[in-house]
Amino acid sequence: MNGVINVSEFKSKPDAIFSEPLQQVSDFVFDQRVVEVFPDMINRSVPGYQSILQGIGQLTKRYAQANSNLYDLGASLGAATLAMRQNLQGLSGVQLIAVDNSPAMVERCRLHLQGYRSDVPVSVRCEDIQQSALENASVVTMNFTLQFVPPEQRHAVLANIYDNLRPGGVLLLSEKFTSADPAMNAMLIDLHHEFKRANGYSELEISQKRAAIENVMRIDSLETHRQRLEAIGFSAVQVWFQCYNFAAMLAVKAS
Ligand SMILES: Nc1ncnc2c1ncn2[C@@H]1O[C@H](C[S@+](CC[C@H]([NH3+])C(=O)[O-])CC(=O)[O-])[C@@H](O)[C@H]1O
Ligand SMILES: O=C(O)C(=O)Cc1ccccc1
Repeated sequence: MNGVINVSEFKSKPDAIFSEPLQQVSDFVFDQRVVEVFPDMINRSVPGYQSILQGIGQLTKRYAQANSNLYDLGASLGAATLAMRQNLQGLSGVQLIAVDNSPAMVERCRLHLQGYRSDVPVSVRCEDIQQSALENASVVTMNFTLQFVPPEQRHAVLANIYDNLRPGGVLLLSEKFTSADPAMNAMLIDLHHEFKRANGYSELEISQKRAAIENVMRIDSLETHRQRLEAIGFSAVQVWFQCYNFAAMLAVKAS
């Protein structure tokens, strides 16, 4: 397999954003301060992040079609874009489009992408994925992005993806999720917090981060994801990775 870009290769300051007590914790935003620490933050916060990037690369290789577009929606610094791009060598007429609505992320994403050589053209668009015009797509990746879209808008975002996928195309969707069983849900959250503590986050950092994301990151259950994807028309929905309350799914459009 191709060497996968390890996002920890990206330059990053250590994440200390929530390390000091805050009078009031404001809603989490993807601003310049977050950009500077983002690779460290996501590696220490999302269990299996590197494995998921590797899987996105593998699945891109399987589902990418010649003469099609591939999208990375909510690309942040372009880690998944790079994982996809590395697996497109030799496929003719493909184009990658990375989308993010944070100007600070987009600026740093462009810098990162310039740092790696490839024949596959990539463009980075600063826009809201709720407004993105997609066309002729074979692979669409949303690696921990849909969870930041207001719940009532999620169906429309996914239907727009489905409508612009070619037959046989795929959506790669990774999300933090809730479990329907309250005791199991609490346990998965607890295991995730243990993971964060093991990665050096303090109780204060964990609780302040939790407060910061609670209004902006409203998470669905895996059942909700599956039902919505099937209602939209996807013919197969499969979880291919799970660690605690984090999962990666693929949803295929029938060929
Ligand atoms: N409506 C929106 N439109 C466009 N972008 C958005 C929107 N809402 C949020 N974002 C963007 O989605 C990204 C989510 S991070 C993705 C990680 C990346 N995929 C990775 O593989 O490293 C996940 C996380 O931080 O947990 C941020 O860059 C937001 O600016
Ligand atoms: O940090 C957390 O608890 C998360 O759920 C993941 C995350 C990672 C980066 C930004 C926002 C949320």
